[in-house]
Amino acid sequence: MFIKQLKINGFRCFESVDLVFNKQINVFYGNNGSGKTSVLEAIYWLSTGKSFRSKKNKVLIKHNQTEFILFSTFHKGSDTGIQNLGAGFNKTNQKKSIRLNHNNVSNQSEIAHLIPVVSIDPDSYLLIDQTPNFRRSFLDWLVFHVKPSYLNVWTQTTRCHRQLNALFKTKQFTQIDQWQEQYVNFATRLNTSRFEVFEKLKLKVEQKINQFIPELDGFTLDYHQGWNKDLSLSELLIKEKDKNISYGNLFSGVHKMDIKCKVNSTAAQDILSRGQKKMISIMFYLSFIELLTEATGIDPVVCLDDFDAELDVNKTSLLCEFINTTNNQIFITTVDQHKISSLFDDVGVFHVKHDGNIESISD
Ligand SMILES: Nc1ncnc2c1ncn2[C@@H]1O[C@H](COP(=O)(O)OP(=O)(O)OP(=O)(O)O)[C@@H](O)[C@H]1O
Repeated sequence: MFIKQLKINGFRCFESVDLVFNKQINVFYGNNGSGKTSVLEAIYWLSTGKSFRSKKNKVLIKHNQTEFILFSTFHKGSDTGIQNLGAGFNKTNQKKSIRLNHNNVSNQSEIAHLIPVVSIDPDSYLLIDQTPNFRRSFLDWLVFHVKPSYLNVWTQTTRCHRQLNALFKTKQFTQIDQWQEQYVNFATRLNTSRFEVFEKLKLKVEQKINQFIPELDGFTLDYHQGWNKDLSLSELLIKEKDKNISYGNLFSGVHKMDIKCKVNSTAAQDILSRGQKKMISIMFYLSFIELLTEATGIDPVVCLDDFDAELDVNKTSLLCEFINTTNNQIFITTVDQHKISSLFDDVGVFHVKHDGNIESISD
């Protein structure tokens, strides 16, 4: 699928811009603070109804305006007709509106499914340095897509976990065994699903690291399930029952799962350079996208913010070569137009200016 046109009105620093995109690669360049990330943010918002850098929709509205409106036309496949999507947010009534092919839509997930967007932004580049919670969410996000039954298993596990915490806190011993039994049932399934998808991800990430960072010796990726791997979940709950009751919550379990990245047995975050961490994080996201496409047939739109910062010329050109071969429509921001756009065969280039205008250089 690809987005053909995007009109942005009253969003961040943009009063009104109208952009026609390249089917494959689109590069936005401009000075700091000119609005490059805001274009990616608008694309992401259209798909998900939220920003990747702020929880509040009202901050996205241009100063002194009451609403923003985004309008796009897109093709689902090369042989299908053009569709249109309009969406916006109004400060006065705090409401979002979505119209797909001129019909109101109330369910955002319908749009996220129709125009899937993966954002690889400065937070994503810190995957190695981020908290276990961030890496857990990253893997869960992939498992949700690859295994449709996962949502239910995840919801049930979370429900049992909350219930157990409440029972531990209030010391209602009579119900604990019954809820532990349910927790073990769902959490074991959740752990199995995560591990299966992790193994596929690991294979792809390792292949990509060999291809793009061959000089990085001794890098390993391990699945830490959240408790001692020699114990089953039932054994764990028996062993830690007193601890759980005294802490008033479940001490170990699937909520402590993490992906451990090491270089020769030392935590990768302690020894790798920023550029190396960024490269590895990009490998994770590119592998994620491949697995998503293999499992669902979906080619998401990919937003790569501040793509080349901290990457040397060699790494940047290797990644661009790879991006050239994918079927995804890619949006890239950079402060250095020349470093990037010459590396692509077929590319739309846009100059984002400080006055809120965006000039298409490819015209
Ligand atoms: N609600 C808003 N109304 C008006 N201007 C805004 C609003 N929110 C942010 N801005 C401004 O919009 C500009 C765009 O910021 P953005 O982060 O998109 O720039 P950028 O080109 O990606 O910068 P960098 O290269 O530093 O990452 C900034 O100057 C910011 O101050």
